[in-house]
Amino acid sequence: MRIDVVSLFPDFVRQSAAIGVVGRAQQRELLQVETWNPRDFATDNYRTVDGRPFGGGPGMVMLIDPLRAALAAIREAAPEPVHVIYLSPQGARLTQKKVEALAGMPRIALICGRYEGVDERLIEHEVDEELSIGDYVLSGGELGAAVIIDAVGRLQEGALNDAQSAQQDSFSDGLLDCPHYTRPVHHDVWGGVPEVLLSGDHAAIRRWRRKQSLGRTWLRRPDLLTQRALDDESRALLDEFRREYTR
Ligand SMILES: Nc1nonc1C(=O)NCc1ccc(Cl)cc1
Repeated sequence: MRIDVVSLFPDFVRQSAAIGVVGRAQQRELLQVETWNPRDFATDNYRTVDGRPFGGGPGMVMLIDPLRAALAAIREAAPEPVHVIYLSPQGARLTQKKVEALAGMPRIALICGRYEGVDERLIEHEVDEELSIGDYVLSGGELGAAVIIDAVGRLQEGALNDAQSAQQDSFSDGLLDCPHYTRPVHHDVWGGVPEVLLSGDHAAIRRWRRKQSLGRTWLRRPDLLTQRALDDESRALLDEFRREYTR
């Protein structure tokens, strides 16, 4: 999969995509991340990328043409069609379901805005969808781009090792993850570890972990439970958790 990013801070995007799982996915050529700086597509001597807002008001707005020229160069750089995404708080909330859809595309382009915004005509005519990583205001779209690159990059076939894909599965089945423990068995300040994890009874351990995921989701994110049907075994485990919890 190829991801092209339009940003005034290409180093930030490139460096964040060069580490860890995503960096390794790039080395394995499972993923290609390219960055494009709109300033390189500005045609005036001052390499202008922003303009005063019509209607007045504080701040600046990103100009259409440098962004449009960068997108044209992106389309030209490879034959596959490009799905163009603009990162902003005005976008639809990013979910794992959306990440999985993006991860199956051959190419996406991520436009990172700065200043007060981007000329709406660029969004209207060049952007396929606007996405937000959350209801808070950042200084630019780059952190949103880094989030999408990471979430999409780790889903590329061969990017994750067994442990990482197990962790991915526990989240992407729509439930919160269960608690995890490691040595010491008994911590002198914070006590012991749930007995079942020391029992070697792998069926019981699996059951306990599933019950904890269901219980935690019910306690912390009940909204996630309404979005998915539970099979009979999960329903029974959650009922057990709830009975024990309210005791
Ligand atoms: N929340 C978010 N999810 O994705 N992006 C954001 C965000 O706050 N961007 C800030 C931003 C976006 C565009 C421009 Cl022009 C300026 C600043």
